[in-house]
Amino acid sequence: MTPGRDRRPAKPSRPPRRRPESRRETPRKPPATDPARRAALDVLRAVSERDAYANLVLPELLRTRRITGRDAAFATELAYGAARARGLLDAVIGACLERELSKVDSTVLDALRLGTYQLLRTRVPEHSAVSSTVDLAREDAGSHVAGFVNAVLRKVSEKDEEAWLAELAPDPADDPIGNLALRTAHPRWIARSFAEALGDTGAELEAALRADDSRPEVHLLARPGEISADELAAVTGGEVAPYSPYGVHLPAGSGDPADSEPLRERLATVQDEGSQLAALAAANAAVEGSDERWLDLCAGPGGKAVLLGGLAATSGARVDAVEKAPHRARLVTEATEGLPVTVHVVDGRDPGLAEGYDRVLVDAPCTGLGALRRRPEARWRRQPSDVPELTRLQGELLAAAYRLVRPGGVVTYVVCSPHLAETEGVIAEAARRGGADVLDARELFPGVPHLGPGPYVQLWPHRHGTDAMFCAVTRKR
Ligand SMILES: C[S@@+](CC[C@H](N)C(=O)[O-])C[C@H]1O[C@@H](n2cnc3c(N)ncnc32)[C@H](O)[C@@H]1O
Repeated sequence: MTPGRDRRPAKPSRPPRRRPESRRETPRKPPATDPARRAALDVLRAVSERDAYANLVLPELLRTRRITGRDAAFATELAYGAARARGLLDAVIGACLERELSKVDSTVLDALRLGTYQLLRTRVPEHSAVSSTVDLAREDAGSHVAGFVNAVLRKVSEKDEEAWLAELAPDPADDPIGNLALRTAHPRWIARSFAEALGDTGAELEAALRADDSRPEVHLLARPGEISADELAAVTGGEVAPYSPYGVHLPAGSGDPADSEPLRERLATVQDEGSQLAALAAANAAVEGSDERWLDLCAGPGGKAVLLGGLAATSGARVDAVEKAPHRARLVTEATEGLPVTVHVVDGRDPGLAEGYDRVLVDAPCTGLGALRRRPEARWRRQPSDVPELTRLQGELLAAAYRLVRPGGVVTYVVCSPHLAETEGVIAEAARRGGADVLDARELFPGVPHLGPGPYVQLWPHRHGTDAMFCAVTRKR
């Protein structure tokens, strides 16, 4: 028996199908009323219908509809919150249906998610959450869905989030990962991958999963040779970062950093402190002999290339920046203008560059599980089946790096993911094949606490306030 069914009256039995004539072919004109909920639902629709990124769609939509202030904050809370919590919302909605969730029209389902999110995770009064959602669903899918949406949300509202979790989550004694996965609204495979990387299925795993729902602070990079972190902090009202000598943390609610003068004047860029630390490790690892030819093998959009280029400029080195995607390569060119960086739009697995590099950074394409804070819907879009393809590509890029580096030179491998298959699994094998020794990367993260037993470094949002970057440093024999 599905948990909880016994205590509720009959379920809404017939998830309605959308009538073809109700489909809108022209862009929807936003109604005058309740712009925040309308915007939030439109973001959820864009994510479901065209694989859009919520954090790109919402700001554009707020701007074009001139939604500001409290309405903008409410729309953001609803759109990002419902996108993040989708798995939990679907479990609760599913428990209120007699049919499979997959049989519910996707427009109606997104409206139900929005309504359920308000009921479980906001202080919106029940009647307002239900009636506003019914109105939106009617507007998008036709008036025939109103009764169904109303009935499902009434059932959802019979319990609060804790009560639903008590009913739906697996017993933590039998399945601690499954329990935490549902509680923190993460797919189980992601929760498991965090547990494996942390070696914990209890309090620390919970802290790591919960950190994915926190809004990340904005970190700035003071471009080397342009401005110091102290000066940048003074100008922006931020704080000097705890670990990166080039980092500044902006206070919450500082507005769009792109509007600030240091960014407009190209003295600084936005860059997570973890990315800064990884790039600094790549630049500072000790090489034997000359130190003039540097290679950034996966450079787009150019965040680390800016830091490497700035450091290379002060030490007389030059950087070759490789990027396969032309539009991302253009971003690298723009970002590194004036620095000793040459951009090559080629495949890093066979870039056609002369061998003999002193340093190579492989900041490889990855699942991005280390940056889930930044992309609300990402955890539900990524699939475990993405991992083998990515690990193959990561291995091939590393094989190229070991062909291109000279004996005594260093290869630094970075991914924004804690998934062991993409981190230790890839680098251990690639370094062995490439004839390289693994160095203790922790020495290249001075002052950073909680780095574990080494030799690799895994940063975490809940420990370090950074993205969950992984960094391995190796030297070719
Ligand atoms: C994690 S991102 C790099 C981020 C970058 N280092 C930065 O700090 O801004 C990985 C990049 O590798 C690029 N890429 C993917 N496959 C590649 C390949 N075969 N050769 C070169 N670049 C590739 C992607 O387009 C993407 O821009």
